[in-house]
Amino acid sequence: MDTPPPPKQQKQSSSTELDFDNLRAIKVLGKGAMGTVFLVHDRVADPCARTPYALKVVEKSTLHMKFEADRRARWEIQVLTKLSGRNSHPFLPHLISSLETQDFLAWAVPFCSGGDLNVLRYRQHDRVFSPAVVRFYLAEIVCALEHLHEMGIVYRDLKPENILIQQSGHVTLTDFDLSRTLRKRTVKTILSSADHHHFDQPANPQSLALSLDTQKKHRHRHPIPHRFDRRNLTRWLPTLPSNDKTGLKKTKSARVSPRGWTRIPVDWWALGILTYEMSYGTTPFKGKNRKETFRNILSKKPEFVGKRNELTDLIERLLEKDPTKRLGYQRGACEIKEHVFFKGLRWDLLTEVLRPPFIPARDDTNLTETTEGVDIREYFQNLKAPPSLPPSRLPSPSSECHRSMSLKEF
Ligand SMILES: Nc1ncnc2c1ncn2[C@@H]1O[C@H](COP(=O)(O)OP(=O)(O)OP(=O)(O)O)[C@@H](O)[C@H]1O
Repeated sequence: MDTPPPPKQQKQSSSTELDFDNLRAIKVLGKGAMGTVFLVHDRVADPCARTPYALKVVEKSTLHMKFEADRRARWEIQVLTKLSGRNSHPFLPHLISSLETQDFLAWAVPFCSGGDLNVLRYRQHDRVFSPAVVRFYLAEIVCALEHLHEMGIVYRDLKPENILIQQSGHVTLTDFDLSRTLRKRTVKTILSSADHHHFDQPANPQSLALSLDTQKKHRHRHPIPHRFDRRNLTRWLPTLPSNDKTGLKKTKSARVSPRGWTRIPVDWWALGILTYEMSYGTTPFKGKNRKETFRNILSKKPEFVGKRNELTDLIERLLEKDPTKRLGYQRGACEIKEHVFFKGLRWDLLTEVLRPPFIPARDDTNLTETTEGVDIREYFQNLKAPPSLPPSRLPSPSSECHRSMSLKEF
């Protein structure tokens, strides 16, 4: 199994030490199933909040599925640690610091002031991005996924809500609690552009649909159908043990991939769904209910409005049902980078693009001490007492983003 044992240390050794008592939360940035993310600064080290950061806080005592959430939180810290230092990447977060108190697990990552790609898409005319904008974001996401895969991590949670926009306008992927590691030999195999047959299997197979080798491995434990077809899928789903459902709970059914939930091609499938959503404003396989959605995932081809072009071809090749035929299966990200949709793109200059499609407006006024802050401990106490909850301060999708189309640089 690839999920590591939880780190034992109370504090991550890092140049930025977090001290819960010194932290001032400026506002709540978002709330997920696992924790709440605050925009914070250190009153002592950074009294003027010049370099605030995002602090994800998980309360230890009130977790449902306590063990599972705790394990996922520690795993996320571990992934972020892995993505720090010399393994950092411009389109991925790194761990600034983490801490554990009796009541909380918390970790700090760089603040992304531009909100997420979903919020940004909703601000667009017709709720879709132009192909040029899709191309820019996809290129950065492909680079981020490529780096994760090279680090031996399969992301498994690619969706617009998990793609944040940095102040510079470049992207950052967030939320690594569903990710998994691959065996070393698999990583080597990827790097040497050979096939992807030997992926690590998780102890709790979170696959919606397990590939044949996984099925063999677990057949004695779960009544997994030998042949994977539509009937088998629907019959098998309710038999998942409760602790195997974490991935499914978090992943909307319309995003689930046909096979190999723990393997790299699942990220390329998710990239196909994301590309479709960014380009058409809707999700390709959504049915009237879960069953129909799963049926669509397994058998329906994505439909396109308008003429076929390089973009629709890319989507079709990423949404190939058979992972072994899917773009990216043979040679990883290189295959996607070589697709005609990206023709002429200067991959080496992506980070140099000074004016990405949308650059968040600076909103410094919110960061001063005069702004009423959020007391983190009080915030969690209020959550336990629903009748006296203060008015919601849930994240304002980021401040105005002004459009400055200049993708000529790459
Ligand atoms: N670095 C960041 N900068 C700005 N906002 C952030 C940052 N990280 C997270 N957020 C905000 O907080 C929200 C929740 O974060 P995240 O998805 O990491 O939490 P989660 O508990 O793992 O959520 P999920 O339910 O998806 O598992 C995000 O959707 C985003 O709006």
